[in-house]
Formats: sequence, C-alpha cells, structure tokens
Amino acid sequence: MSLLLSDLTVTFPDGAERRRVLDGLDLAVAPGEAVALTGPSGSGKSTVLAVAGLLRRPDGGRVRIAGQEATDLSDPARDALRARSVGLVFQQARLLAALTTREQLELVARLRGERGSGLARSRRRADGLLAELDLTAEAGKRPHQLSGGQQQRVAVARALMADPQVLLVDEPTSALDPARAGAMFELLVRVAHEHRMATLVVTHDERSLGLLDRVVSMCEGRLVPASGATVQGRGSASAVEHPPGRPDVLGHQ
Ligand SMILES: Nc1ncnc2c1ncn2[C@@H]1O[C@H](COP(=O)(O)OP(=O)(O)OP(=O)(O)O)[C@@H](O)[C@H]1O
Repeated sequence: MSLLLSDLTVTFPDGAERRRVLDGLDLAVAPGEAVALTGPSGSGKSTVLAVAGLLRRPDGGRVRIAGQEATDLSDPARDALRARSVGLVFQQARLLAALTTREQLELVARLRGERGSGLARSRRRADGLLAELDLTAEAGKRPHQLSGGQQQRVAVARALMADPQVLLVDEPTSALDPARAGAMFELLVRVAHEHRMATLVVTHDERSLGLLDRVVSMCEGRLVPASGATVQGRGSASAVEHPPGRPDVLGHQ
C-alpha cells in the first residue's frame, strides 16, 4: 500500500477536556487507486488529509507513506518524506500570482535546490506534465489569465512535479461548474492510474463519485456505508471502507 493509515486517533481541546474526533481509523489506498473521501461538513475529512499529508501528527496510530513508517520521524524527516512522496492539491489552487504556469512547476525544482542537469531534467518533466494536463498553451500565462479549472490543473501538475507516490486532494471542484468538475475528477483518476499514485480526494461532489475507483463515506466522524450501496466505484475493491467493530471519528488540524 502506498498510503496506510492504521488505528489513528486525533483529539482536540474541548473546554477542560479533549474531544476524540478520530478514533481508530483504518484506511489503505493502493498504488494507482483513486479513492473519494466524502461526508458532511465537520465529519473529519480534512483531518484525514492533514494526517495522511504529514501536516498533523495523530495522537495515536500509524501513518505509512510509500512503505515508510512516518509516525515516529522527526519533523525534518517528515518534511523530507512529504516533499519526496506526497503531492498536495488544495481547495484553492494557491498559485503564486507573479509566476507563469511553467514557473509554478519549475519553482518546485528550484526549492529543492536543483541546478544544472537536475534542473534541466525537471524542466523537461514540467513540459511533459503541461502537455499531459493540456496546459501547454497556458505555459506562459499567469494565474489571473487562467480559468478556475485551468488553475486547478496547474495545481495538479505542480503536485506531480516530485513524482509522488501519494496524491492528496481537498475539494478540487468547489469553484468549478459541473462540466469542469467532472473533467477534473476524470483527470485525477487518469493521473492516479498513469502515475500509479495512491490518490485520496476529499469531495462533497456526489455527482462525480462514480468516476472514482472507490468511495469512503464519513458521518459525524465515523465511516459509514454508502447510502443504499449505490455509490460504487469503477474498481474491484469494495465501495466503502468499514472496519468491523470499530467506528472512526476524525478531527481537523
Ligand atoms: N483546530 C481545531 N480545534 C478543535 N476542533 C477542531 C479543529 N479543527 C477541526 N475541529 C473539529 O474537528 C471536526 C472535524 O473537522 P474537519 O475539518 O476535519 O471536518 P471536514 O469533514 O473536513 O469538514 P468540511 O467538509 O466542512 O471541511 C469538526 O467537528 C471540527 O469542528
């Protein structure tokens, strides 16, 4: 498994006590599998992404990324593992206003300190990703010259620059119309399959769930069966993660 969350617990302060908002969560995403994480507001989806993306340490449990145990690593080692193995795409594309599309991608290599042949290799990768995500014509444009869907595609391309084994995506379609939302889900599934990335997509967008390989549903911090088992992904795995005998409650960073 490229992403393995085992027996995760997260608590938040609640008055004099701590509220347990994640309690024994188990979730595994295989290489090349695109999984939707859905559920009502406040059910804990963002907390799952924060823990999986090594942005929040859980109170208990294990996080394994690309075969490496992350839980007990020092902060610098976690940062390095994240930079090496995890791609993050947020609700807003979070592009830098002054940079062109190509420069947004090249910045990833520059921040890694690449020079010379390494930087040249990364530039070729950037050009390849721009072509793959149908952004070549946008390579010289700045964010304000791009549509919302194009901006999100740039954010995905940027996340792929490090060739991550895990891709975590938070509400990628909240600013998009239905047609563009569908295209964005199709793109995420395609890149998950082609780049063999374990891909976890937080979404409220029920219309697009069928495009994903598998759907994990949450309610009030627990994993629940998809309503009427109608939400079936395209993959052969079961539609819902539902570890027997142990509810899953999640919390936010
Ligand atoms: N920093 C925090 N301190 C205390 N409680 C928090 C904190 N962050 C989140 N929570 C609580 O944890 C629970 C889960 O929040 P989370 O943001 O993970 O849910 P979500 O499903 O992603 O919600 P949404 O769909 O609205 O983004 C919520 O009850 C929230 O109020």
